[in-house]
Amino acid sequence: MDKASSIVILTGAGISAESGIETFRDQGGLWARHRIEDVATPEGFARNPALVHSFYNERRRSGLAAKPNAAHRALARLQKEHAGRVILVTQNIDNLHEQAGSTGVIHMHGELTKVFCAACGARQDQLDDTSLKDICPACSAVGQMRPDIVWFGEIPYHMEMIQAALWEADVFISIGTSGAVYPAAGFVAEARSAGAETVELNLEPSAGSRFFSAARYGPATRVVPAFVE
Ligand SMILES: CC(C)NC(=O)[C@H](Cc1c[nH]c2ccccc12)NC(=O)[C@H](CCCC/N=C(/NCCC(=O)O)S[C@H]1O[C@H](COP(=O)(O)OP(=O)(O)OC[C@H]2O[C@@H](n3cnc4c(N)ncnc43)[C@H](O)[C@@H]2O)[C@@H](O)[C@H]1O)NC(=O)OCc1ccccc1
Repeated sequence: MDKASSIVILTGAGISAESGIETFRDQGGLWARHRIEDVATPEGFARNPALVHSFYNERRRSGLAAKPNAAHRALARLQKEHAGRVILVTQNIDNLHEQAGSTGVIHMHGELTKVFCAACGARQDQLDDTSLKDICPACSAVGQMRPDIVWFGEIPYHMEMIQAALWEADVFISIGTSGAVYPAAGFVAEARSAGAETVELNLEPSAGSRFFSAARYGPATRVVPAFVE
């Protein structure tokens, strides 16, 4: 890694699991108790916004109560040691990377601590619960404030910046993700076709494990510090 001029890291729910934040597809995970169609699609929000507000209010509360773990801290150290050469892309909507000291984190699926108005697009920080009574500070629309989260069928954020980083990458490292959701699941193939070394750090092989030239399996708090040190 020392020789690498550009390292791109993609993280998923698995890196925050040992901080007490549920994953989606593991045993008893979020999608075992909630229907994606109801809580993580624009159609679900249109149909029953109160249900979506309560789903993300619950996640915001547990997200804000969580603390970063050894894997988040190891990546923050790696960023400092390789100043300007590590690009950290996350599918996670928690802010544990930032709490661990990482900077310039690219939240491609949005953030729990932000909301925006579906009527005028105005964005604002949000630390406490949201509800249908919320009024947009910019256009005064009522009930249009929604979690700043990329739902299924919506275009992820910062795709140009991410694509450019993948094409420049010498090393692409994927941590704690099942490789079940696109376009994130396609990043390894893009990085590989651009000539990057590709490494998977995960509890078990993911859906895209065949694309990786190296892998270490085990809990993130063990395999990530061991790999970056
Ligand atoms: C189900 C899937 C097939 N569907 C999709 O992929 C869809 C449709 C689609 C698009 N292209 C396709 C191509 C083929 C098929 C389908 C599609 N994609 C979309 O709709 C996307 C939008 C998808 C975003 C949806 N929002 C999320 N999250 C925010 C919400 C929220 O958080 O509530 S997705 C959500 O699930 C995804 C996968 O979750 P993971 O993070 O991987 O978590 P998971 O539970 O699945 O796995 C955990 C992993 O960790 C491991 N683990 C567990 N514990 C530990 C541990 N302790 N240590 C280490 N590892 C651990 C486990 O072993 C496991 O492997 C993440 O992205 C996550 O953010 N939008 C889009 O495509 O727009 C167009 C477009 C695209 C590109 C350019 C222009 C336009």
